[in-house]
Amino acid sequence: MTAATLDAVLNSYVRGGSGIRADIAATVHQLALAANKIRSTINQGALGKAFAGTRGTNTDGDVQKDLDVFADDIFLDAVRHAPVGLYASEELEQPVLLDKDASLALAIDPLDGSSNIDTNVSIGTIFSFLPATGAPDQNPAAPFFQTGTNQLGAGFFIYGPQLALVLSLGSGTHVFVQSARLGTFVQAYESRVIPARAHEFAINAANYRHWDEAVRLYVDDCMKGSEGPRERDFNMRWIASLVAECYRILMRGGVFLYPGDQRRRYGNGRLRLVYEANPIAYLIEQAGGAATDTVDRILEIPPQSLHQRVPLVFGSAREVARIARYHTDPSSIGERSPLFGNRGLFRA
Ligand SMILES: O=P(O)(O)OC[C@H]1O[C@](O)(COP(=O)(O)O)[C@@H](O)[C@@H]1O
Ligand SMILES: [Mg+2]
Ligand SMILES: [Mg+2]
Repeated sequence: MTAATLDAVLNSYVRGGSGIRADIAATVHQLALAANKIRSTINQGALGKAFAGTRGTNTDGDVQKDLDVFADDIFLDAVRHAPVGLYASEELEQPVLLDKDASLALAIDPLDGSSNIDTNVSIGTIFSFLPATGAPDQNPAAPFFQTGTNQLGAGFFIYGPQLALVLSLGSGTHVFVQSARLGTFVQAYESRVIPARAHEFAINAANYRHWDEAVRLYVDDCMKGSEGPRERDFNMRWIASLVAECYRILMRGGVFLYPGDQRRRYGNGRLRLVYEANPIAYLIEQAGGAATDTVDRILEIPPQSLHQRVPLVFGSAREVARIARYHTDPSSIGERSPLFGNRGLFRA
């Protein structure tokens, strides 16, 4: 049996009366073409142009790499050929109005994991579809202030050993891989299910001293492994590439944390709500996982500004719930062995 191509799957959704909109299917098609162009540039590495050179800073104060700007140009050009009314990007201060009558808004992180460009580690592109509500010509930012629950779909491309597309249009989280033989994306996993129990956690442990007490206690307990209150060993991972961490968690479970911390400007962590946390949370929930700002569900947080940051925890549902309890009521999670002090924690 041959696996289905991306276009065949999208067409079957639209024709099959699944409620998937034709404008979204057409846009995913254009995004996939653009991702292939980005992939070609990345493949050339330092031999090509538009690679790891730096520009200035973006709206959030991050260093902007040539590839960030190049990717933004490619995706903006791609959606000019798609039925998208509004385009909001990490790299642009304000959304671009493309068509005031189109009913689709796209939020995008054109190049995620930019700090890894010159290290040959997987990077990606994250995107979110929202209804273009209101009067886009008068207030183009308004549609992007909807909560993540209103997303019509979300996904990311990962430029890794494989070029893959992780996509959800509201009924599961699907994975497509670019086939060199067929020259198109082909479905690799019809639907991912994240195991509820985690054996791996991902966090930038260099920030340990800046975290709040709850995050430190959680990580301490994981680090104690089978000799601590969790009574089992954990692996630690940190790729510093959100798409790569998310892909791993979709494949084998685990949990990711980028909490707020005490560093200047890091009170809400590093990741952006509209075009990073919301689409990732959508994909994770559609795969049976959970995503919070350490306590509250990401998808229910009303955005106050386009580029706002949010603490982000996501992955295996039981582990995400446990992390929330470390924040809200550590004593509610059971008695801790006297060996580990007086705060009580059951085995999860
Ligand atoms: O370098 P840090 O602080 O560990 O942060 C890594 C995080 O920053 C990011 O690179 C932010 O995304 P951008 O590269 O799009 O700004 C994430 O991919 C990653 O999870
Ligand atoms: Mg990013
Ligand atoms: Mg980026």
